Amino acid sequence: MGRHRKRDRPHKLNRGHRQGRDNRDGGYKIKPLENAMFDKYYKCQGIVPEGEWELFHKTLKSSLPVTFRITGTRSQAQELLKIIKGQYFSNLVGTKVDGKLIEPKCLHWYPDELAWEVDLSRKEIRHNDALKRLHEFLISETESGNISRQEAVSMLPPLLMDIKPHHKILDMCAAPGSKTAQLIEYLHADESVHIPEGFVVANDMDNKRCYLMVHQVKRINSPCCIIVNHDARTLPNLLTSTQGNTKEFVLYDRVLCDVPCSGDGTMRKNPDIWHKWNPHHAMNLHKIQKKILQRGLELLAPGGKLVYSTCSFNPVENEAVIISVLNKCEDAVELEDVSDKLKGLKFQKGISSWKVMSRDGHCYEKKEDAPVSFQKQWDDSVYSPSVEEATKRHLERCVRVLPHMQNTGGFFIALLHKKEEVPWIKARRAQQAEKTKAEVIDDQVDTENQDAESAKITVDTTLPISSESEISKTDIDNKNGNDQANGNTVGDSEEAETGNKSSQKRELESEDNENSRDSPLSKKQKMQGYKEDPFLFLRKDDPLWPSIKNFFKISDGFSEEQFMFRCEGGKKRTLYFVSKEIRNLVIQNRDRVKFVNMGVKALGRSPSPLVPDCEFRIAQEGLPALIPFISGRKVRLTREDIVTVLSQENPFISKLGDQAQAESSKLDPGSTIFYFQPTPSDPEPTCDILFCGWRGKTSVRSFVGKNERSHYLRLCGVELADIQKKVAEMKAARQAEGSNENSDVLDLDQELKDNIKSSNVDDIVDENDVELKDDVDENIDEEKEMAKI
Ligand SMILES: C[S@@+](CC[C@H](N)C(=O)[O-])C[C@H]1O[C@@H](n2cnc3c(N)ncnc32)[C@H](O)[C@@H]1O
Repeated sequence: MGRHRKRDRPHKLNRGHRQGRDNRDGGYKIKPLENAMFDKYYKCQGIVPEGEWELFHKTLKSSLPVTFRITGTRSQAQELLKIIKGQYFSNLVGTKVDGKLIEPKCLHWYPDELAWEVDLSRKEIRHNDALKRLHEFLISETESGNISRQEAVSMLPPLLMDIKPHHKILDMCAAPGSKTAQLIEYLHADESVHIPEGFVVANDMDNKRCYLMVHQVKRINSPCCIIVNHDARTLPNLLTSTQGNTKEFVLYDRVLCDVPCSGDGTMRKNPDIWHKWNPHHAMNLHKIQKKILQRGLELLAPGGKLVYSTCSFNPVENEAVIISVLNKCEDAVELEDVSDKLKGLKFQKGISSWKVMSRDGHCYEKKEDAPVSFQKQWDDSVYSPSVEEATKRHLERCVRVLPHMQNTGGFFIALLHKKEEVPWIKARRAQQAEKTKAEVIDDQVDTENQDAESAKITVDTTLPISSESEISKTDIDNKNGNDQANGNTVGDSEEAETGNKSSQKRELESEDNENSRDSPLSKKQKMQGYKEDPFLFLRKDDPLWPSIKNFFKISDGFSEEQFMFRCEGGKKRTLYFVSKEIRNLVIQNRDRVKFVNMGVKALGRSPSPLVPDCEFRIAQEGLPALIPFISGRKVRLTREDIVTVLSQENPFISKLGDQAQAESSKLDPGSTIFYFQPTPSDPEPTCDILFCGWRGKTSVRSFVGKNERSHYLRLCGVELADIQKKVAEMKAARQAEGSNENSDVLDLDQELKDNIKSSNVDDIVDENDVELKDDVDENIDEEKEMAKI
């Protein structure tokens, strides 16, 4: 049978359609957005205020507006905001599509005017040039990591967490990672702290979704984040070693439990939920949600804060979970009032009384009212608490955002403060202390003649151990032994377990004679599902390092041991950079934790005959982290130089300003760092710009991706799309005239400079110059390159 032609295919719904799909009969049928059970359930809960049901219901059936946050460093974010307002939003003032006013709105509850909403649909984008331009801008800036397109309500949890650069943060159910990205951004928000000592551990149980998160997190280029793959209910305690080489379990300052839920608050973007929703889902989710929250509280440090959130309206998934776990915590944990942290946000306070509903639509207020079969099936904690309990635990401090309040999705948030250790951990700790006391007495007898060194390693028995993921003292002692063997391998393999090494690893050893001892892993320690090549850390005496260190003049204070690499064909092709704390975590936990990803690409091997001394070039992703340690290979550019370098492929060094020419001429060919800092005589943009590139014999070039290049040019007041359009026009005109291309390039270049001086955006360069190769093999015969120009 031939393939369906496009017009024969069933009608495909796009996001803008407000109807569900049903293909049970072979073709798609449009199903109305209705669910009588949903209506019945929520009408009787008292969640939607009197007289607002119709509006609530109507809003749930409409599509969501586009919302986004401006990210990046504070100064760059402010500069981008200026551009968005000045060049994109101002063009939209008074724009109407199909009679609807398209007006960007600032989300007032988000700080510094950095979050916005635009009511855009595909149709509207297609029919309006200003909207199309805005849409393209949003895509480009999202790709380069300077804008995060994120649902408005999804921005709330990290906002409540008051993140500081030293915080250890755990995101328990993190994929696809929009909140993780926000948490990492906040960790790096203080520009005066170069590499935060805090970190983010982002976990998700779904391995495939972990990889979605890798993409999200990569855009932020943080060396302070690891992605792990576990069931949050039994998330392992992570070990860390202190300066005295004592092993401790990590307790987090901040925990985010954005738990799996029925998602009925997301019906606006997931219309299928209209047809799938039934009250029974919440009953099963309730059990999982309680366990995740409980584990989150175990892993939270006393004094720390935890946000519990769902995109569901359902009290069974929200207040019922909170009060049940709070009751279990006795007075160790309390709900915090967040109203002063969300000024400008409209929301409903948490409720203290609700009904539960069976699949057939019967409602029950108390356990005793429900049939015995349900009593057995449902946790007792799904029912409303007593008035006294609800008052004592301040359930009204929970926050529920309804879609019609400010044109968003639905959401629930609770901020919990852990005042002291939770009672069941206290009890376990007391038990363990007793046990350890007895063991110590036994050990003293057994180990009198042992090396005093081993006595240095202690176990802090004051720390919580989950019943499900309990680690014994013996495990930790074995771990200490493994570390001393110092395989420094992340991940695992059958070979590592049996002591046989893969051929790749053997090659690796023969190449640099290092990382030769993989950690011996027991069957128990083997991490199922870990398919990646292991990451390895560079060693202190790695023969690669002196050439890199000397070439870039990297300070002695920098530790090469913070670089990771993978066994790519037995060669170290790419070095990834991680913070000291992440390295520590990876090394201490490599046998017990499924690590999915960590580190930013910092150096790539790319040998060139022009650069005999160093085979590596610096990568854009890792540059912000490494720059304070580097004193060589830097060229300071003016704004005008930036435009020249980013809009032309290989401009001659002679095209740069005097200072850049002088600094470039002092350098031999090779990987180079270009930077801009505003000065009184060159004040715009008002933020620093930093990118990597290449200094050739007589020319320079940038090595940044297309979207990032657009971003930096934009900060300099130049739109790449405008340049490209102009170039296309010029080229067409030149072809029509049959003129000499080479001589034109020089004239065009002068024109470009003149245009920049007069702040005219209509800059012109040759199209060949505009095309950048992102990942050029630097075996460039430069003379050939120059001949092209
Ligand atoms: C609401 S989504 C999280 C959204 C995410 N926080 C964000 O902002 O992009 C819930 C996530 O929990 C994950 N999940 C479900 N059960 C889990 C469990 N037991 N442990 C850890 N993650 C789980 C799902 O794979 C899903 O990615």
